[in-house]
Amino acid sequence: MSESPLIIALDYPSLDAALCMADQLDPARCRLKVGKELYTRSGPAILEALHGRGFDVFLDLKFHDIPNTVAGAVQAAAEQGVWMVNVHASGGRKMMEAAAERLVSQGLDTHLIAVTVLTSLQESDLREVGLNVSPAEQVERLALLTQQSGLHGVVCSAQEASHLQAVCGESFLKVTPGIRPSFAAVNDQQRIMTPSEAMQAGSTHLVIGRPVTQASDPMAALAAIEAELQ
Ligand SMILES: O=c1ccn([C@@H]2O[C@H](COP(=O)(O)O)[C@@H](O)[C@H]2O)c(=O)[nH]1
Repeated sequence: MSESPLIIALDYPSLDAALCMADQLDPARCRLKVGKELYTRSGPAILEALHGRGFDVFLDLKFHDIPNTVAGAVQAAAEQGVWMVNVHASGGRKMMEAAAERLVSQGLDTHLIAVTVLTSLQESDLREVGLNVSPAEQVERLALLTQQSGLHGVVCSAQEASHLQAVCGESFLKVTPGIRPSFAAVNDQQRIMTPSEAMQAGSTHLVIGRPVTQASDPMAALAAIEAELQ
C-alpha cells in the first residue's frame, strides 16, 4: 500500500523479468502497472506475485468492447484484487456505465478509470482517424463523458491535467503517462511533461516506465524522480 503518486510500468516480456524489477522496488514508495505485454505472457500469476509482495497493482488492459463483455472483464480484474483497472472512454457511455455498475453491484472497490487520448498521439494522428479536434478538446469531451458515466477518473497527458482539474474537480483521478524526467529519452510519447511539472499541473498519479525500467541504474533513476518531486 503506497501513498506515493508514482506508478511504475512493468513493461517486460516475462514474469521473471518483471519480478526482478519489482524485487528492487518498495511497495511503500510506488505502485506497479501491469500492461498488455506482461499480462498476455504471464496471466493472473503476475498479479498474485505482485500482490504477495505487497504492491497495489494497476491492471492496464484498456478494455474496449460491447458493454456486457467489458463489464465482465472489469469484474474479473477486480475479483483478482487489483487496485485500478481501465477501459477506453471511446467505447462510449453505455460501455462505461455497464462497467461501473458491475463493480458497484458486486461490492468491488477497485478504481475504474478510462483512457481519453493516448499520450503517443498528437493532432495529426487524430485527423487521420477522422477526428478534427485537438487532443485537448477530445480529452475534455471524453473526460466529461467518463465522469458522467460514474467512473473514478481518466488516463490523460499531464498537459491536460490542469484543465481537467478545473472542469472535473480535484478528486477526479488524473492518471498521467508520458512522464519524462529531463534525463530520459522521449521514445514514442508525444504529449509529455516532467514529473514535477505534471504534479504541479494537477496529475493525481504519474505513470513512469522506461525512464526507470530501461535506465542503466533503475533505482538511481527512481531516486532522482523522487528527489525532483520533493
Ligand atoms: O495514453 C497512454 C496510456 C497508457 N500508457 C502506458 O503507460 C506506460 C508508459 O510507459 P513509458 O515507458 O514511460 O513511456 C506504458 O505502459 C503505456 O502502455 C501510455 O503511455 N499512454
